[in-house]
Amino acid sequence: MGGFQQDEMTPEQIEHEVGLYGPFTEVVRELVDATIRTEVDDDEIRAVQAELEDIVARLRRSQLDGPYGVRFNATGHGRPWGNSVVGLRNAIAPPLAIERESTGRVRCEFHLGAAYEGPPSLVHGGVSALILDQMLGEAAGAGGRPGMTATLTLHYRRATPLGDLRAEAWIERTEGIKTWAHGRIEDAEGVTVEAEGLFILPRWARELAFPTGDAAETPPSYAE
Ligand SMILES: CCCCCCCC(=O)SCCNC(=O)CCNC(=O)[C@H](O)C(C)(C)COP(=O)(O)OP(=O)(O)OC[C@H]1O[C@@H](n2cnc3c(N)ncnc32)[C@H](O)[C@@H]1OP(=O)(O)O
Repeated sequence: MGGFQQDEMTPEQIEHEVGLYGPFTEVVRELVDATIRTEVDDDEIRAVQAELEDIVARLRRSQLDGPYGVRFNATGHGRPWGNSVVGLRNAIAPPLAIERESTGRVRCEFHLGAAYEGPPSLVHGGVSALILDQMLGEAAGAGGRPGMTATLTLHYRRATPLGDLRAEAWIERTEGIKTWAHGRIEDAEGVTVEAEGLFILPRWARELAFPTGDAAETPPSYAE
């Protein structure tokens, strides 16, 4: 459970799980959206609830003790499948399919539906922060300087509509264990939210990455 965990998954096994859990989780995302928007009658709601309780009980018969964590195999291929923004197995995640460049520039196109609403028909500000936290963190990781979010500042320029959106992030500068990243969310009309954040390689990871204490080296990335 939890944490970073190496396993022996082969590329074929990973492909199998992607094919199995990807569509499975997508149906649960559909369920969340359908739950918010359904207008079926009371009896139908009660009947569906009973079926869902049975389904939850079936899934609970065999479970992890805790969260999924981040798993990786011998090739270093990371599987953050429980992640709340990109997680393949997390129905709460939109999920974002992020394109990464080794320069640290990352981008993605995504869709936010009814489950992410704050003000009517608009994206919740905390959801925008969630997405930009991940995007800036991905930029730091893609550039070879992964870290935990130490600060995150959001500038909400104008309201973000639910629907089709894009996001990008990049590294502004690095200094030893610290990476400053910037990013933004855009709709068809342009920028809605901008963010800047500081990402710091935590002490426990520094001790693994720099046994000699020399933070001028490039630490290994745990990003996918
Ligand atoms: C690819 C995956 C993408 C993932 C994206 C998602 C990112 C996340 O959501 S991470 C979760 C949210 N963030 C957290 O929970 C972080 C919680 N905080 C921590 O873990 C630690 O406080 C952490 C890692 C930020 C710093 O801890 P630690 O490394 O022990 O700090 P410490 O050794 O005291 O300080 C190191 C340096 O950082 C500075 N620093 C530490 N914390 C901060 C801070 N919050 N703000 C500014 N500077 C800070 C210190 O001043 C020090 O600077 P200097 O070396 O110049 O004197």
